[in-house]
Amino acid sequence: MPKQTFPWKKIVLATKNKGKIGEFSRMFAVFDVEVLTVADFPDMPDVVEDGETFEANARKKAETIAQVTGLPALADDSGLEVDALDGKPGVYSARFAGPDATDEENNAKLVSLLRDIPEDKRCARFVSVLALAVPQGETLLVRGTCEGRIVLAPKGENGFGYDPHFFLPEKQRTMAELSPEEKNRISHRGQALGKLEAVLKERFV
Ligand SMILES: O=c1nc[nH]c2c1ncn2[C@H]1C[C@H](O)[C@@H](COP(=O)(O)OP(=O)(O)OP(=O)(O)O)O1
Ligand SMILES: [Mg+2]
Repeated sequence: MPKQTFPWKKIVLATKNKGKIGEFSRMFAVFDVEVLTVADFPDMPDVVEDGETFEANARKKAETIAQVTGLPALADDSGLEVDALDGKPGVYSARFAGPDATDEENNAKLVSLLRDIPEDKRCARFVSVLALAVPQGETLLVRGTCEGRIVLAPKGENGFGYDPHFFLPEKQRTMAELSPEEKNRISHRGQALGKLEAVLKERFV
């Protein structure tokens, strides 16, 4: 199948998260664009995620990497919002259990806080904000969400992060039980990329 045209020849993924890189690589395979990551460049600066919103952090990550590489850069700032926890962990999702927390530690903290809350009160959503920064021009921001609820017992081996605890009522499976294609079709990140694609089409075709 011929690949869809893309406004640039190359794009850099401004993320160090292997799960995100895998998902984006699959999503970008339909486009005629070479996908690089920060690992392809020596001495990339570490970007401090000190924003109070997904938008601020995504913008900072994308603009820093676009500046340093001279290439269009796509960043994702994402996380989990749990209603019963007043939207936590939110922008702090990666650091929920501490500054260098692993996915396992974050998941253990999530489960411990929700243990006494009945399952029908554990509504949550994944949020992904994508920022596309181009060396000259304004940064594009889009947001995608995916609704579900948190289950205490982890299930599934796919995905990353909070996926084994994120249950999708329509699928009757956790996000970690979906194939990579299925996850991309419904996920917050997939939704956000769809919006970005629509904005790019409007601008460049
Ligand atoms: O699809 C997902 N499935 C499960 N968990 C997810 C997902 N998407 C984000 N998450 C969680 C993982 C991490 O705890 C936080 C993202 O934090 P976030 O700062 O955006 O990413 P990160 O530090 O891992 O990589 P980077 O900043 O280099 O892109 O939300
Ligand atoms: Mg991060």
